[in-house]
Amino acid sequence: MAKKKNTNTNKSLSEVVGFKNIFQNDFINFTVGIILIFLSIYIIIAFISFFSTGQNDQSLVLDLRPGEIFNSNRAFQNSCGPFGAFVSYFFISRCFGLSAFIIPVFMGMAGLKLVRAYNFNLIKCFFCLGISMLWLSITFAEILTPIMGSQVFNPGGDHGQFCSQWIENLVGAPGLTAILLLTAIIFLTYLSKETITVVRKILNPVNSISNKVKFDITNNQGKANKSKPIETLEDPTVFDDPQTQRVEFGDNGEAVIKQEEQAEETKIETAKEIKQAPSTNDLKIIIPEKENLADSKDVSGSSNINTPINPKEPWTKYKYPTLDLLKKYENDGKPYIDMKEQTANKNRIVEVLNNFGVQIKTITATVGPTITLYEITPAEGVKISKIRNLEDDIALSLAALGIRIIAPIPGKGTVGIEVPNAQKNIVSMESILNSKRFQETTMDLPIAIGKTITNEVFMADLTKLPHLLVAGATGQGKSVGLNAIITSLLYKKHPNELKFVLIDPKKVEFSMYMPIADHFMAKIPDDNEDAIITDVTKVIRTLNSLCKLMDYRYDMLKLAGAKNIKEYNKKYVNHQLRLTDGHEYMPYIVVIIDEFGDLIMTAGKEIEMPIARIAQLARAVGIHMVIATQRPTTSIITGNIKANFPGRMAFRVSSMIDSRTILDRPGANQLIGRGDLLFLNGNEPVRVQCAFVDTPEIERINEYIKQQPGPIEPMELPEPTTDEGSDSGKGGSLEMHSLDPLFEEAARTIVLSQQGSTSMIQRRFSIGYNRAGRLMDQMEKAGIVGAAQGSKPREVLIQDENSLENLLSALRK
Ligand SMILES: Nc1ncnc2c1ncn2[C@@H]1O[C@H](COP(=O)(O)OP(=O)(O)OP(=O)(O)O)[C@@H](O)[C@H]1O
Repeated sequence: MAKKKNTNTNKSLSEVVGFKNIFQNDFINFTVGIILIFLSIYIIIAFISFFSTGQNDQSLVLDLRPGEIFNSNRAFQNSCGPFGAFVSYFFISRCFGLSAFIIPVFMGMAGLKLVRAYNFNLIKCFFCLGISMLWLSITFAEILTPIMGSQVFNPGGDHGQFCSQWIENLVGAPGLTAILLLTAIIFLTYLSKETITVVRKILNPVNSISNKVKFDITNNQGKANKSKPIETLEDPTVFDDPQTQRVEFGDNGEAVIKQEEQAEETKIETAKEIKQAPSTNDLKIIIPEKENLADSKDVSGSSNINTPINPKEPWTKYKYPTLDLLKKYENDGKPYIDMKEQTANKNRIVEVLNNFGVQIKTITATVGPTITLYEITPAEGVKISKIRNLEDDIALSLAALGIRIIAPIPGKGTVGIEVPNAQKNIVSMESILNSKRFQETTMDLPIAIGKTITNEVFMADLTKLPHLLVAGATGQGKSVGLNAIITSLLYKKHPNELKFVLIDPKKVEFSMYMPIADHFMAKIPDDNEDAIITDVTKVIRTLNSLCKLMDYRYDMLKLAGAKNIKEYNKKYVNHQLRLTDGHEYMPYIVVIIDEFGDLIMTAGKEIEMPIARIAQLARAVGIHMVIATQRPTTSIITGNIKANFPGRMAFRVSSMIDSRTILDRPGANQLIGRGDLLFLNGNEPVRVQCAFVDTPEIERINEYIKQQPGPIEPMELPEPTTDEGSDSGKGGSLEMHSLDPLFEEAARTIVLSQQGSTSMIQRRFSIGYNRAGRLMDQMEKAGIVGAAQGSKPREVLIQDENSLENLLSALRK
């Protein structure tokens, strides 16, 4: 009971009366709304009718006799009868003149809101329309009175007439006009910031602010309701979204942080520094679209191919490395926006440009993980080369390393100034591999490199490049870059689809990949040493072997009638190739050479020639090269090499000459190091922050792969052709201890089946083509089979098992 009493006493008076809930009732809302709409139409008709009937009705309105209100003899001429005549007379004649039309308009709006046809902000409308009505009433009284002198009412009504006369008496006609204009401008500015631009344009039609600025400001206004205030800018602002940010500086110094292509905008309250910014140049900071994360552990995105031959056989249970093997960083991909820094940089840029007579229209800042790109639209008539020449002056004023000017930005009518951020972010490998772009890529050999200034994942297809040259002074991130390339391939490729040839003269860079040698590496035969090549002579042999493999693959492509490895493999998996012809699935081969400079210094032409040959021809047969050097001099990156390596990845180099050698232009000398790179594949280099992958992460990935089912030895490359003679070794002596351990069994198989087919040996013993080919050569030497006859099986020279056993025992002696 007591409780009940309590709730009763808590009710407000309006609630008790039922007032509060009255407008929550749909029926009442609708009814009142409809009434207001009809009433407003009725009043508008009455007002219009008043213009022609007001004079006649006036005497009746002013001197109404009893009974006349009922209008039985139709004395009132207003279309809306005596009520219309009275309302019109009151509002038009006695109050606001022509501007009284605003009253039924507002009633109509209120009605539309109540019936929920439109959602007006009635309070705002009330004030705006009210002020407009008062202002118009005075203005009409002042301006229209001489024109509409014949009317019975003053165009501004009694209110307008009284106010205009009162003000005019005080300040005179010019004063009244000035007051009216001033109040109009202030009011319109309150309504729309565009007014400022329009006023500026009127005051200075030649050098006014561009339409672009106007558009941006209007947009902000339009979306202002949705904006969410952030309290302070005293400290650097860190945004939770892992993406770059875009902030616009309005003319009033107001900064709006935007996320591109997202409805929501975040509005930052005015900061002192921003207020002091030159009002003629607005700075917008851009938040590009959020990189879509795929959020799945498995990156390969591939399931078993639904074709008659599964290229992943027999390792169909092989599992691709998962993302949890990679490290996540606390501020991974979240750009810091320090508004003080941004505004200060913007002001300095604008100041330097202004000092040198360069006028700009707009300035936009795109904040990336390590670099901010200030995009400038120069005013008409400004020479782009003038801005380009100010590079040093801008760098000086910003007192920062790594400033780069892109004038103009290709495809845009703007000039870009790249300025390093005070606080730099690490771009983790995890954030790249976890992106949809990477996971859903259809590239054949996707190499994830890092993130661009606009925070987009930057990837390239190694098969399209088709070879990559990496350069950078020591400690600038080359090795990390190579590891990022290898890691991204390991996350996408099955051991049957990809083999690496890793060449590491420093001996320490690639040693951590030893655990995956069986799964993912290729090496020359009869070599018990590591699959990772560290010795110069072995490098030469391996490169020659690759040349031989390339020739062999071309033969197989020709035989298969395929133009490239992709077509060939497609035919293979679709059973369009005869296995007896020696066809087998071709994995891509990626040759990665670290410290290429060292190799050229020691072996010169011996290295350069096979590299140039592979670079020229190997694309179609799936052999791709990535070579890295600390010293990008012309003696190392010769014209021959350069011409065949269109893909370039330049980390910071020490001089402009080095930059020209690697990129054919300056730029790499202005990078800031720690993975900051320029990637060139075509016309203009793209600035990218390289993904960071650390040694422990790579070790975890390698251990994971090692545990997976896969090949038990590295893929064998063909025995390289040496000066001493060909690998077939025809005519040489044949000793049992130098024969392949499978020799005897293979010989029996051949004799029993009477088929001298290499591919049969391959299939029967699950060995690679090279080993099977070597076995056949040995059998040829032993006189078991005849000479090779192109793609046809060899002739079997031993007819029965007994003869074979005799021959084998003779060999054993
Ligand atoms: N993408 C990156 N993000 C953050 N830091 C990086 C990045 N790349 C490199 N670094 C930092 O720079 C250091 C040197 O990198 P790295 O070993 O790759 O240089 P390098 O160019 O290979 O040098 P060297 O030629 O002497 O081997 C790394 O230990 C790391 O601290």
